[in-house]
Order: sequence, then structure tokens, then C-alpha cells
Amino acid sequence: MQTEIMTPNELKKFDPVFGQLSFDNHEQIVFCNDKDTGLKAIIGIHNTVLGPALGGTRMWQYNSEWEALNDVLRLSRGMTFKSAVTGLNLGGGKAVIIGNAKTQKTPELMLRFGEFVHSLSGRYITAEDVGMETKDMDLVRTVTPFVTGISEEIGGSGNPSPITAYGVFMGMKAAAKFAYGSDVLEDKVVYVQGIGNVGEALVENLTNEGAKIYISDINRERLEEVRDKYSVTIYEGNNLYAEKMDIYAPCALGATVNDETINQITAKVIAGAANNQLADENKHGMLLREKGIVYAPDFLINAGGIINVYAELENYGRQEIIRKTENIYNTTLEILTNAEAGNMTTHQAALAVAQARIDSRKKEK
Ligand SMILES: NC(=O)c1ccc[n+]([C@@H]2O[C@H](COP(=O)([O-])OP(=O)(O)OC[C@H]3O[C@@H](n4cnc5c(N)ncnc54)[C@H](O)[C@@H]3O)[C@@H](O)[C@H]2O)c1
Repeated sequence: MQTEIMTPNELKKFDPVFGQLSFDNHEQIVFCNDKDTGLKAIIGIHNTVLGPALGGTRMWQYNSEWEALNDVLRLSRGMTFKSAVTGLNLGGGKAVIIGNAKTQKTPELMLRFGEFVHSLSGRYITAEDVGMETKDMDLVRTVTPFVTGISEEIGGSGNPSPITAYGVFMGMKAAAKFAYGSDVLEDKVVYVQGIGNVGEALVENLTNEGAKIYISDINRERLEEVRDKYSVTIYEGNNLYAEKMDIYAPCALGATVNDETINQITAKVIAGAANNQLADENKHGMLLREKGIVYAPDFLINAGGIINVYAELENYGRQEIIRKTENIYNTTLEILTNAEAGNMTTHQAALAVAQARIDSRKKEK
């Protein structure tokens, strides 16, 4: 799917909302505005066939409202497929708040946002995303029950990052099994790009397995902190993609598999936590396939976080969270096998599994 932002002139040729390139088959888009608190937010509900649309709230200083709309359309669609492929009874939604989370996020603004979430009567359930913290969700919880990712002290599931990392690790093992015939990662050279919350927890899993780990990050302090804790090497070069490695784990930004990098990548496996790793799902998915690189779809293997918050709704415990996250291994292997058999990209194969679940539920209904 195309996700580029159009220029204002290009936009004039289209309907401004339904004509957006990222408009898929979204059920409902809610524009939330409140002058008193400065709130400008958009809630995107992509699909509710499998259940309420759950997805985090991102606060970001977008360059334009079009950019914010495009982001919420793209992200909410992604949530539909993430939950569907993971086997959760959830639909896909997401919210964006336009503004600087460091300077414009006030308690009043968050409470007003919570009221808008509440007005949707549970069709949309929010959670944390970029620019949000657990304490913001705790505040939203005071005005609506339709929020997850709240503190453990008030019944929440706590920090999702270690579970996300465990799911990525499971997906990586499955991809290694497919590419190398064994899921043992001992002595495999793995580059972890971005050692934030998820990246560091992934490093911990990889360390326990005996992988040869290289880490890269734009934050030098983080690099040194992680190096002092684990047996890893800091990557000091400036073009990680061309380095000789077995596995590339993008855990920072999206779109790192793009026209510029794709021909440099030497890894046989790509498996990481970052959302939207392929700059162009179809084009780059196909190129990876042609190059024989096994790509574990991001929205499938980074689903640990949503499994974790889903526990708050379904009241299941730690053991079930781990079991569901471990199952990412089986689903990944199944999808990689389907992709090969069906002459599809792995991304398309994962979407097909998700879509089949949605279609079959729709029929039942
Ligand atoms: N936290 C979760 O549970 C979760 C769930 C699903 C997906 N994700 C995705 O996984 C990725 C990592 O999430 P996180 O929670 O660890 O975020 P984070 O903000 O804690 O860490 C991101 C790290 O990437 C680094 N970084 C930024 N730009 C970089 C670059 N160009 N090169 C190298 N490093 C760079 C940052 O300095 C930071 O240390 C994000 O894309 C996020 O959307 C996270």
C-alpha cells in the first residue's frame, strides 16, 4: 500500500479524507478538537470485525494535519492485521494527538482526550505509543475504562517492551530455522539497530542464546550502558547494512529496508521490532524474496506488546501472555512456509492469514 504524504497541490485533486492514499476500508475517523486545552487529535478505527479497535495514542509534532491523518490511517490499519494474525479478538485502531509531547502534553489535555475516547463507548480502546507514558494512561483511566497499558498498581499489565522483545526473539528463531535449518542462534552474528526498551531486552535474550551481538544507536550513552551490561560489540561504522552478518534486527525506526539499503544487506534474515520496516511493502517485500532474504513480518513478530495489554481486557495472567507470545514462533514458521508455497512475499502471506480470519468472522456474523 502507498503511504506517501501528498503535497497540498496534489491533495486538491482528491477528497481530503476518503481520498487519502492511506485510506483503506476504515470504518470511522473521529476528529477531536478542544480549544480550551489545545487538543487536536484524530482517532482512526479501521476495523472492528474481530473485536474493539485497540491501538496506542501517538503524540507527535506533525508538519501538517495531512501528515497526522495519514499516520493514523496507516497505523490503525496496521493494528487490524497485527491483532488478526496474532489470533486476538481485537480490531484495529490508533489515535494521534498533534503537538509536542514534551511541551504541550498537560493533564487537562489528556483528560479531554480521554473523554473523546469514552464517547466512542468502547469501539476504540487506547494505550501507549510514542510520546505517551504509563502515567498518561493512568490519567485517561480516571475518565474512561476504555484504556490499557495502565500501571500494575491499578490493575495494568506494566511495561510491554520485554514481552515485545521476547516475541521478536521467537520470530527471529523461526526465521533462522527457515533460512538456516536450525533455530539455534548460538554464534550467529546479529546486528541490533536501536537499543531502546525493546532493543535492550532483545539483546538480553540473544545473550542467553550465545549469539554474537553488535549494537548500534544514535545515543552514545545507551550504547555504553548496554555494552557494560552484556557481552556485545558497539558498531562504530556508518553503514551497518553492508556489514557481514547473519541477522539484521531493526529496532529503531521504520522504512530502513528501502531503495538505498536493500542491495547492500548481506543478512539472510531480517527480524526486528520496528514498525513498517519495508519502505514499500510490495516492492521491497518482493526484492527481499528475490534476493533470498527471509523477512519475518514486523507486525507479526512485534505483537508481544499487544498480547500483553490484551491480558488487561481478558484477565489472563503472565503464563498465558508468555504462551501466546511463544506462539509467534509457530505462526512465523507457518507464514514463511505459506509464502514460499504460494509464491508470495512473507508480508503478503501474513496479511492473507489475518484477512482470512477477519473474513471468516464476518461470515459467522
Ligand atoms: N515498546 C513496544 O512494546 C513496541 C511494540 C511494538 C513495536 N515497537 C516498535 O519497536 C521500535 C523500538 O521501540 P522501543 O520501545 O524500544 O523504542 P525506544 O524509543 O525505547 O528505542 C528506540 C531506540 O532507537 C534509537 N534510534 C533512533 N534512531 C536511530 C537510528 N537512526 N539508528 C539507530 N538507533 C536509533 C533511539 O536512540 C532509541 O535508543 C519502535 O519502532 C517501536 O514502534 C515497540
